[in-house]
Amino acid sequence: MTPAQPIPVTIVTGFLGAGKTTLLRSLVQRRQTRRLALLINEFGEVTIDGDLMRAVSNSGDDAEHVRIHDFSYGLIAYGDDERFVPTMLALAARRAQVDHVLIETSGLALPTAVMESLQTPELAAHFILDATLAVVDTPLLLDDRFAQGSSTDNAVADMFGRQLEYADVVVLNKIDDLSEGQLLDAEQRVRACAPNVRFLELAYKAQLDIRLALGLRLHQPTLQAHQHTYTHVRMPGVDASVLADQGRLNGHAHSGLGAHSHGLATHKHFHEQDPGWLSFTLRSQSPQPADKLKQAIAEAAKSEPILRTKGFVRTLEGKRPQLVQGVRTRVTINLDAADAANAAANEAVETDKSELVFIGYHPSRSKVAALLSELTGTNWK
Ligand SMILES: Nc1nc2c(ncn2[C@@H]2O[C@H](COP(=O)(O)OP(=O)(O)OP(=O)(O)O)[C@@H](O)[C@H]2O)c(=O)[nH]1
Repeated sequence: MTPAQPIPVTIVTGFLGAGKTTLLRSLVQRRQTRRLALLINEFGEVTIDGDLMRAVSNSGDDAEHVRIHDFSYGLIAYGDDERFVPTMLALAARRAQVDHVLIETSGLALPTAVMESLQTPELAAHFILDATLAVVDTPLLLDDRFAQGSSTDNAVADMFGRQLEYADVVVLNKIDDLSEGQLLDAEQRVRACAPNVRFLELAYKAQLDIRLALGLRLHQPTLQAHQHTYTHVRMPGVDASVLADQGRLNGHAHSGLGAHSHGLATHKHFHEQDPGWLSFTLRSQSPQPADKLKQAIAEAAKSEPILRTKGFVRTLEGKRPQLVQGVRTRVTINLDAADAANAAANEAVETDKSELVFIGYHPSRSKVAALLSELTGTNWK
């Protein structure tokens, strides 16, 4: 009997709030006939990303064709997680129903633990790394928010740099309002910290052509560096115009490297070395004034080293729970169709409770709780 072809695995990495989950949701929607399995890892005790993903994939035949596995609080990467290998082996046992596995690492994880795990004989018999994609919040990159500076800046810059260091593909995301000049500037900055990147791709509103994301086969043993397909960076949209200066923004690095081989001595858990990264959850039993809460979260991110906020809240205005997304001081509170489906399915929000997860570098839980309580006039703890 011919052995089954290994299942390709794409790892999606990127700093907190870069847009990994949004990008995956868009890939799920554009997957056509591909049968996907998704492993979602988040840094917080409330699973939000997995629920959001379920909301887009639970319609029609999608539920059968898209399988989602959540790995919530405490898992920085999959390397040491006792559920990771069994989950992968269970997928391998269902080989006939899985065309591609997508793994989203948490915003504070390095992709190396997964890469190493895929190289162990147990998993290498069934899986092959297709590519590692690093998603970048481009406006923050251009605003020097991943540069060295304070201790928080340094921790962020280190994490950002290490995630890019192992990327085959860097996806410049959140570029909706950026000019071509800014994109070229962003490219130069990426190249400075990701010398091995093979492709640089543009995602408008976290939408990436699925052919630029899956099936890249960058780690096939026989593949040489110069055999890969040369892909022009296209501006997605109605006319899909091609960027003028293709020569500079094509992501084609003549590094001379063959398929990357990642040693087994690379870092697994970034914050084993840096325990300053913390997350905590705050809850309120009172309906929330949405505008004041939005302002309060932004204030908290200014006065405390909070880099990410997410959760669901009951607002005074809306009957249904609203999704809160904060990346530093940029905060949105809203409910779209997919989120509504999620909200209905989410046990945590069936009560009147509001629940927010905060992630930061040495943040003070009590100060954030006090600030939210003061600015919203409700009790948060
Ligand atoms: N304007 C704009 N916003 C985006 C884009 N992509 C993502 N966002 C927003 O950025 C926020 C974070 O997106 P996520 O997809 O949750 O980011 P993530 O990388 O999964 O975040 P973590 O799970 O914290 O690591 C959300 O509010 C998204 O709606 C984009 O291309 N443009």
